[in-house]
Amino acid sequence: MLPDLTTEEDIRCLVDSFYNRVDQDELLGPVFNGFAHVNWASHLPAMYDFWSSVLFGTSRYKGRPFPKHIPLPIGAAHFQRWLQLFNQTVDAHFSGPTATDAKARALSIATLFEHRLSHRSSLNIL
Ligand code: HEM
Repeated sequence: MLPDLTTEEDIRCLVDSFYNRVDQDELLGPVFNGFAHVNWASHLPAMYDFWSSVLFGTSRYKGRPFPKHIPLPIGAAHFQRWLQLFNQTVDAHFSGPTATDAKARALSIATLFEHRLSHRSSLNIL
């Protein structure tokens, strides 16, 4: 029986384990490391704040995540992989209402991002 996500330490565990998978993934790794040259030392703490705000309502995250994704070379396959890795990470460590909530929130945000990004090319002619 796995524990639910309840503490900030749990959030750090989730985020660290997830981006460890992303970093090594052959589809997503090159986007983060090659295209975006992500500074993991600052990206990971931003993601602790983001997930703490989403799941625990701490309001620590003050940014606007969507614009950072506009220049990225990503589409449906990337979002599918992102969600697969996220769900696998949650299920490997946690189980319970907040773990279920984390997967539901990830799905709805990913769906929204993917939908908004799909309009990038049609806006180019305007
Ligand atoms: C294929 C899917 C995705 C890719 C490749 C991707 C990639 C990235 C990259 C490269 C950054 C910029 C890091 C930086 O330079 O600071 C970023 C930031 C971020 N992403 Fe994603 N992302 C994806 C999906 C998502 C989803 C589904 C969520 C939310 C559930 C999300 C939440 C964020 C947040 C909160 C930031 C931080 C923005 C900030 O620094 O304020 N991303 N992402």
